[in-house]
Formats: sequence, C-alpha cells, structure tokens
Amino acid sequence: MNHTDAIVSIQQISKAFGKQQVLEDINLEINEGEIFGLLGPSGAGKTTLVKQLIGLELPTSGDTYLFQEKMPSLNLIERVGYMAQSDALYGELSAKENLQFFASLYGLKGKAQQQRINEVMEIVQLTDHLSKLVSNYSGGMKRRLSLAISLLHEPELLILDEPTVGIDPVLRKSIWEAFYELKKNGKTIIVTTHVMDEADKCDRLGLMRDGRLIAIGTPEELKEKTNSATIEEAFLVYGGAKS
Ligand SMILES: Nc1ncnc2c1ncn2[C@@H]1O[C@H](COP(=O)(O)OP(=O)(O)OP(=O)(O)O)[C@@H](O)[C@H]1O
Repeated sequence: MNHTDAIVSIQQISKAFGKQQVLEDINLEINEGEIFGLLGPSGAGKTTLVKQLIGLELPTSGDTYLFQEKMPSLNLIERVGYMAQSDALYGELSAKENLQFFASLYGLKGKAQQQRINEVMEIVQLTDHLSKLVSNYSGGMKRRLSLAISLLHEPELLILDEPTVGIDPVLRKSIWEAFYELKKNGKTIIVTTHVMDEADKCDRLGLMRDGRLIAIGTPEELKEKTNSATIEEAFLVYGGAKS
C-alpha cells in the first residue's frame, strides 16, 4: 500500500544483474510539477533506475508507485512519456512519418495529429526538416526528434534519459525553456544528465553513485550543505564522504 501523494514513489528499490548490484536501496519521492534531475557518472545506475520506473526493468526487490499505482501497470502508459538513451526511430522513414506512426499509437488522428506534430517540432526546432529521412538526420537532430515524439501525447510525467546529449548549448537552452513551459502546465519531468549546468536548472537533484542515491536536495541545498560553489564540487564532497 502506498501512503504518499507523490507522483513517483520509489520504495527500497534494489536491482542486481547476476552478481552485480546495480541499484541499492533507493528511496525517492517526486512531486507533481517538479523537474527532478538524476545526476551521476556513467554506470551509476541512472538508466536502470528510470527503466524500472516505467516497468522496462523489474527490480530485484522494492516497489515503485506512479500516480499512486503500483508498477508495472499498463494503465499508466498514456500518462507517461519516456525518451530512451538510444533513439528508437525508423531511419528509412521521414521525421513526419515517424511522428505520425507514434501519434497513431496514442490515438491522435487527423487535424489534431497534424497540429500536435507541428507543435512538438516547433519546440525542438526541427520544423524545416519534417520531410527529411531520419537516416539523414545528425545525432543531435535524432535526439530532438526523440524528444518531440515523447511530447506528442502530452504526458503528465516525462522521463527523459539524457535528452540533450549531442545538442549544442543554444538549442539546449531552448529545450530547457520548453521543459519550464511544461512544468508551468503542471507536468512533472525526470531527467538524467551528466551536464552540471543542466543540474543547476532542476528543482531538485538526486546524486547517484555506484547504484546508490548519495544525496537528494535542491541545487542550492546541496551546495550549501557541502560548502561548495558548484554542483560538481558538491558531488565530489558527497562522493568522497561516502567512501
Ligand atoms: N541489462 C543489463 N545486464 C547486465 N548489466 C547491466 C544491464 N543494464 C545495465 N547494466 C549495468 O548496470 C550498471 C549501471 O548501468 P546504467 O546504464 O544504469 O548506468 P547509467 O548511470 O545510466 O550510465 P550512463 O550515464 O553511461 O548511461 C552498469 O555497470 C551496466 O553495465
């Protein structure tokens, strides 16, 4: 039974692959309208954690609740948008055809579909490349198209695994503006990142290392508590304090 009204409640989640312990006793609650960042070095377990959030991986022990419903649950698919780290796109189709395919899966049709496709492509600034084949897209363009697809059905909760990898700083800024706009409309966003200046843009952060959440707080709190000028420094202090 889940007693919290958080949108995401992760309770004592552990995950092992064979002998390797990848997540260890993770407890975390995320509230409606928050932009929550999961920050940590490569291999810390960020992707594994977000995958088990949406039911793509099952934990070895512990429970996860989304919208107070225990995961995995197929009922929640329409309320959650997920952008994986590797792009799941059809290279032999145009961007528009990719968007139409995913929009149809969510039951978006006709004029509403066309309008939403235009809106999401505007957000990621790819409107001029709608009819281009995805195989001719650059890596950064593919990331932006994947992000556009995850926004199509206007999910209440967006889970984005390194959404801005390979995206230049100017466009990254405009994508973050889009995140704030979504937040203003009450959406909740979980984003994994390596990028420290992105971490500062989150409402709260979870610092991950070696499968553990070593600290949770607002960027300001984390810096204050460790007497650090930057999140990077704070991370090192928490990381060092652990071992
Ligand atoms: N399906 C799997 N089978 C075995 N080991 C796995 C599997 N998926 C992940 N791992 C291992 O779990 C650990 C955590 O990986 P994960 O991808 O969650 O880290 P991450 O923090 O997201 O890293 P990155 O930032 O590089 O994506 C790694 O050691 C990885 O090799």
